[in-house]
Amino acid sequence: MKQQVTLDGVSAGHAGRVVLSRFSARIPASAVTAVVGPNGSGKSTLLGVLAGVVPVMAGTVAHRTPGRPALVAQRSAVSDTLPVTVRDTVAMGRWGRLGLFGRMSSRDRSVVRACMDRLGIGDLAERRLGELSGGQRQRALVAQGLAQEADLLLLDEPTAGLDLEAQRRITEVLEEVAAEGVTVVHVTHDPAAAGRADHCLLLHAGRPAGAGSPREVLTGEALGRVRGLPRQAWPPAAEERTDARRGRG
Ligand SMILES: Nc1ncnc2c1ncn2[C@@H]1O[C@H](COP(=O)(O)OP(=O)(O)OP(=O)(O)O)[C@@H](O)[C@H]1O
Repeated sequence: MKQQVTLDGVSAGHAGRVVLSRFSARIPASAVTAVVGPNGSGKSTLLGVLAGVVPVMAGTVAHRTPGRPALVAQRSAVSDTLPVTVRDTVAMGRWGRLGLFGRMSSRDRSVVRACMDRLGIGDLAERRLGELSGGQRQRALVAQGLAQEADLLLLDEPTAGLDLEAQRRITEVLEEVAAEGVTVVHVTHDPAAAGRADHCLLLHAGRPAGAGSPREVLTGEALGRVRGLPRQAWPPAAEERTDARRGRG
């Protein structure tokens, strides 16, 4: 399997404090990778390193393709009080391609429309972001990430706090775009979402504690070593979903 990103001996953190220490990992191309681990284990920091927004203090991060990754952060960089609509928010995903004085082309507009439709928020296009529910806003942010048409799509807990229908839609969209060739990496605390991924990366205290298929990684033994993850809840859910997915394919 091709690797989209290869991290070798990476140390990285915030304000001079090391969070990831001598961290090596592979992110498979055109696949969904779930990053799991307890609070504070460095999952968001890893996404920041992959996105290029958290500086690397040592080691190397090699990307297979050039171009800026798309990062869907936990909270919007767009203030809820700004009078921007859902369409504006998703259109911001095109800004990196337009340049400073670029105007939206008809293709840009159709990408924005398609991304809203994909997340089921086409009918909310003219609504202000601040008027939406948390789940609707989250869909808009995922749509903004998709609108960037990046080779690497990074999402920090994209389904946290959403109802089951919204979780299902986002999870399916991530699987679809991976099938279309995009490399997807998402941080999750949801056993079902982790179990559906193609690849799983388990973090513990800024180090990789497991990497491979969810079935290989989310074992009772591995989770027992990683405090903060409930040993009972994870492995059966992961195995069931993995089986279900294999059955589908
Ligand atoms: N912007 C920041 N400035 C300083 N320290 C930070 C910053 N972001 C994260 N940290 C610290 O880095 C460590 C790892 O945080 P990180 O957010 O990467 O963990 P996480 O695994 O994503 O946690 P969670 O599951 O709670 O989201 C924590 O100790 C945190 O306090």
